[in-house]
Amino acid sequence: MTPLVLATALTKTYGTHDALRALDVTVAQGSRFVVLGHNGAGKSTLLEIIATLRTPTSGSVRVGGFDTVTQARDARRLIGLAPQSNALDPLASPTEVLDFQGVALGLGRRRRARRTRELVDLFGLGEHRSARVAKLSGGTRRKLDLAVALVAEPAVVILDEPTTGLDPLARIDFWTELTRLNQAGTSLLISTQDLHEADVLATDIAVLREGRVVAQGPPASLKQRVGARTLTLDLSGAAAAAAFAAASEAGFRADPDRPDRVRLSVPDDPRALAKALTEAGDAAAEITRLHLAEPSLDDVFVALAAR
Ligand SMILES: Nc1ncnc2c1ncn2[C@@H]1O[C@H](COP(=O)(O)OP(=O)(O)OP(=O)(O)O)[C@@H](O)[C@H]1O
Repeated sequence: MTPLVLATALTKTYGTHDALRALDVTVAQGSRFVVLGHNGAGKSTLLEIIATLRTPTSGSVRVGGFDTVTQARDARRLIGLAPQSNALDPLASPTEVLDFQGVALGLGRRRRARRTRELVDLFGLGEHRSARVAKLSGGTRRKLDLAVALVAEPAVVILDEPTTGLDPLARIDFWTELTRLNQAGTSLLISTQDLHEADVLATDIAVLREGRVVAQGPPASLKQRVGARTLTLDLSGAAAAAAFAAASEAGFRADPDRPDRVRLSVPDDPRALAKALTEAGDAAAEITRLHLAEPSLDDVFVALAAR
């Protein structure tokens, strides 16, 4: 199957600053692809080039097989772009905003009316349909931004840090909407600085640093690359923890911040885990809590930063 997005040796230079450095990215059809990186990593530049809003300095991007420079109109037809919230007319209502977008896209009156109805239903905007944009909550506005991006029924929606500024409940609600939309067939390309957001949302992640992709894959496989899980034991007191650590063959070490706690980084190997648990079993009477944590995307970030 043609990849939805194929970026090859993509470079973007602003003056003397290399924002993207020979970057390769493949986004599969149907995915929720998250570009993760800190401020200035190049996320917006990458998304804007894919969206045909900027031209690469060298290298190329294809969307649905169309080159974003030489076949920009064809590529653009596959893409839905969410506007910045403050770009919407504050005095218009959601139905007017969606209808205006249909006009801007050259859709006929009947199709505009149908699409507006469908999108109001899809995002539960019914009770706000006649309210002014200025009066909507942040979360409802983001849903309206997303609805605007969907008016022309694009194959992929591109969202640059869409949940910045939302409160935690509105973010969770927005993630649910995005996942639902994706399950109904729309691919998503999203940028974020937030590891948790990437973990919750993504089917695939590209970690960007200084204009390069430093890791790419499904969240589970990125975590697997880090390998180690952490086994933590709380013991009945500091003396018990010190004795346990001193006698440990598996390699448990005392936690410098908690004298009654020992920790072990367990490699992704069943024998190593069995050995650690056997030691814990021998001291079971002294253990008040046992906790095994899978690696998190935070661990992936730390591991990548150390390279
Ligand atoms: N128009 C421009 N002119 C000059 N430099 C730019 C321009 N746009 C971006 N840059 C620089 O390119 C680098 C990448 O910027 P970009 O906005 O793509 O990063 P980002 O990962 O989206 O960051 P943020 O999370 O802060 O939005 C940054 O160092 C930025 O200062």
